[in-house]
Amino acid sequence: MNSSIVLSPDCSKSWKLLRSIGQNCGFSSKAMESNAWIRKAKVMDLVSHLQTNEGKVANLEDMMFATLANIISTALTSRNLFDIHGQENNEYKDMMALVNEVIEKTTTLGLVDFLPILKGIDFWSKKKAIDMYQKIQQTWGGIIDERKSMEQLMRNQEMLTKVRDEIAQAVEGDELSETLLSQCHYFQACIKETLTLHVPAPMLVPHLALETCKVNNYLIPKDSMVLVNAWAIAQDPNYWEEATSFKSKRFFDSKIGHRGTHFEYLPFGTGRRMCPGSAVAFKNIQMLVGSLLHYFDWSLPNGADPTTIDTNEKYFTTLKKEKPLLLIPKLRKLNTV
Ligand code: HEM
Repeated sequence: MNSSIVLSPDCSKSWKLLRSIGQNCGFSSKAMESNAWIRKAKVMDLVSHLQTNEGKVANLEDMMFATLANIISTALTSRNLFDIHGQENNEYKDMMALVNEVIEKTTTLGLVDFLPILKGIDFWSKKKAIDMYQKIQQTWGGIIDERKSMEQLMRNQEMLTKVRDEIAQAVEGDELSETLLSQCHYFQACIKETLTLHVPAPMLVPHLALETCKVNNYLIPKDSMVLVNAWAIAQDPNYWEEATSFKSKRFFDSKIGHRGTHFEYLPFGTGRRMCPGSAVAFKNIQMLVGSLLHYFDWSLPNGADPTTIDTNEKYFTTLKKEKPLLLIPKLRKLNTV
């Protein structure tokens, strides 16, 4: 446990060390800048795969997951975790199944977490998965939001057109880049609104009370597990007007960002244990969704109406769509890849 950032229960020396290594190697502005080519290359791998498979049904859930995993594994080890062009191979399918299983087993809360007295009879094979988990845990948060952003935009064609026009205006015949996308304020507001309405980790990551303390007159005993319901906060009408409607406007001219300083907006948590990868994650979402919208037109299998997309979600630590988002790509005529 002590060799994993997320699973480290307290802010121990090894946690501090891992966080500062992460900060220097992946999360600082300098590191993010020097990894920009990786984000672009991996997204373009996906674009070229979709181009080759134009007109065929694409499972965006898997493809976005694989692309994000490749961005991170290339930054860490100079190697891809998935062969994006080999999705029919057993190796690809096995890796996808393994990764999903490990995430589920290591992050879902079990009976033992609520009744520590049962610790001795924990049948829950957490430990087996932990080594693998350490390698891949950093990818899980990101997959949810890219897909949700795509879904949200597919369901609202007016918004989709606005986003595309904004991107086209910023790009103006140039190559799509992170710098140009960061000037697209409407697009960014849509991403933030997606993160609000579909908080990817609705209860954040379980925290541990290191000391007995009082919060709003509630006594929190030392060693209690503390769960923060970020999902409920994001839907609270005391903080958000028309809280459950998709209103990207609320983020125009708003100072609310992903640094954890606005407690009504906590997709990346807050405080010492907040997500150190929030800025990287935001860039990943921007590049991935921006490219998919810029280079392709999308339709649903059998010509179905986009407003009929099944939006149900299921929860196991992260919020996932109940059914995968299946879309058919068609290369847009005005653009070259
Ligand atoms: C949309 C994408 C992402 C979301 C929504 C997200 C969200 C979160 C949340 C809610 C936490 C727990 C914060 C808390 O409990 O207060 C967390 C922790 C963490 N995240 Fe992310 N994350 C994302 C992407 C990433 C990426 C891309 C990386 C790394 C490249 C990353 C690395 C981490 C790490 C290492 C921690 C543990 C920090 C600690 O315990 O000290 N995350 N993330």
